[in-house]
Amino acid sequence: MTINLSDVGKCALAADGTVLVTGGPGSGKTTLALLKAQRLIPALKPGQEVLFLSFSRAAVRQVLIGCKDILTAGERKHIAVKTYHAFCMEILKSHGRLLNGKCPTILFPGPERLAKSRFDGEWSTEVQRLASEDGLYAFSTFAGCAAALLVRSASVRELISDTYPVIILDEFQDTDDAQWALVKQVARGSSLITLADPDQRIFDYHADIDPERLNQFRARFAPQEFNFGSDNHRSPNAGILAFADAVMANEVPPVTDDVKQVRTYPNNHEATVHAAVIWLLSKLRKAGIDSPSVAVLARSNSYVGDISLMLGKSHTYSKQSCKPVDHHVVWDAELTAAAAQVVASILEWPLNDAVASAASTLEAIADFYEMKNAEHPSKSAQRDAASYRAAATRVREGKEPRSNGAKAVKAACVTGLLFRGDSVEDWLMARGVLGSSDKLAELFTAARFVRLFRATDEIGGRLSALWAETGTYRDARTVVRRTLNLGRLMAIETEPRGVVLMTLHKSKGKEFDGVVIVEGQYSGSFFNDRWEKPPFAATRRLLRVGITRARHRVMIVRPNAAPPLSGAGNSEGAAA
Ligand SMILES: Nc1ncnc2c1ncn2[C@@H]1O[C@H](COP(=O)(O)OP(=O)(O)OP(=O)(O)O)[C@@H](O)[C@H]1O
Repeated sequence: MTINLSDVGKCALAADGTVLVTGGPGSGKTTLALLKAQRLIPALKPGQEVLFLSFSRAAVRQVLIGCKDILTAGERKHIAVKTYHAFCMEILKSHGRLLNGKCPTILFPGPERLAKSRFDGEWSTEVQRLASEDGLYAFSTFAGCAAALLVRSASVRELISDTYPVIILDEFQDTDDAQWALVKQVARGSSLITLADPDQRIFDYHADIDPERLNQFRARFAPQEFNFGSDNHRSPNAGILAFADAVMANEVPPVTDDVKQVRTYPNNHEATVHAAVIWLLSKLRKAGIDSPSVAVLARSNSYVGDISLMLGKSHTYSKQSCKPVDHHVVWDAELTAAAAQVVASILEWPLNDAVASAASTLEAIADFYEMKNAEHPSKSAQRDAASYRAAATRVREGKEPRSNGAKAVKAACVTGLLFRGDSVEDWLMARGVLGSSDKLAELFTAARFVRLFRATDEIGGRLSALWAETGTYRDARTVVRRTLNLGRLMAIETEPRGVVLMTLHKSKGKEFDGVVIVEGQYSGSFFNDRWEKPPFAATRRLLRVGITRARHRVMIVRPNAAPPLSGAGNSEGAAA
């Protein structure tokens, strides 16, 4: 790969000490940081590494791809790319005992979400108590506790800085208060290479992500600063960045072949989304990219699930038939695991009477909504969790449940299911119960994504073994839980290719040949004045992040009734 550095880039590369590199999407900040790492690696002492800190595993993966392009295999041994969570977990596991004398243990996100939704009180206070009194660290406490440890132990701080004399901080604009406290500690002995784009700030709805973070960094460290401005190496010949900048500034976007906007009507929305993906793939192939990567991005997780259903069906668009498109979905693993527990509970139905069976499935459904509420707190998730929990109690008391979803579960249970020992067919039959009522559609969608764990064969094998042993699916829930935990770890290591669906938020830091951004007709709308005031600055930054993930082409599919993306007519026409 040929890297051409601008004059500013050359100065940034040559600069010693703490630096701040700013610039727009694709301006080459990450690449520059890796080039700086390459320059510094020969001076490292044995055992030392350059540390690259990022926020998500997806971002780490993208950086590792960049490492392969720029660094030799030998050089790559001297760079550690980690999430803040992984870095802090290492510090706490190795030295956490110094904080309170307790052997440190980790409260993983799944169990934490459930514990949180069941806890009657202020959870943020409780997790602090668990950390300080019990040595049990939830992910949200990692950075704060690791920072506290470094404040109190000069030896640990020196050890860290000795191991990592240079630390690269990615996406610094999204650093929260606890991570900032940690950065201030490690900076006492290590030099920092800090990368940021204030306009890619998309998590600032979190109260502890301060829009002033970059200025705080400047005030504290007086770094040498380099601004790559609107350099654009990701899509250098494309109007993508200009279009994205116009959307962000709420100005009329330039006309460019690289960004195509398509409007849909209710009767052709699904077919248009499907055709857009196929069209983009074919355009990219015609442009000489043999196996193009295409991201399909939407505003909400549930709408991502809907798009997956659309791409899984056949459609006819302009008299052309569109076959199902094979795709990956970056999905919420905890929700899928909770939905799989519901299906597994149905597999256990023949082992108990109808009352106990229906009640246990209704409880598993309540757990699913508790998990959902813990992930994205909402009144509807809380209401559903309470309603299914109450339905389980009513059924146990011999009463009829009140909601239609619970009634559908109870009715299916009373009718009964006849499993035959073919674990795949039996799984589908059990899952089919969730497809029997509109009220259970969300669960049904989440359960479909079990295959994303790449664990379906494993689950099938283990369920078959259970059947062979007992002629039943006794303990199906335990088997499924254990298998999914394993599958979840494995899935993290695999980089999706081809068509991949995810939320706009999850696309941050990633790069694809093409991007399709879809606005839903009834959900996943871009501009909604119920939770954001015109001119929708946060949504505009988010759309800019999504649009600029593309190297070559972008398609934006929106309902006909939606207001223009930007420019005159946007602010007054907020979508419902
Ligand atoms: N100086 C350069 N010469 C050629 N290609 C480059 C250069 N800098 C970056 N690139 C390429 O441009 C793309 C984007 O670069 P990079 O990821 O470093 O940008 P970024 O500023 O970190 O982007 P973002 O903020 O959007 O994540 C990558 O594919 C990278 O390989």
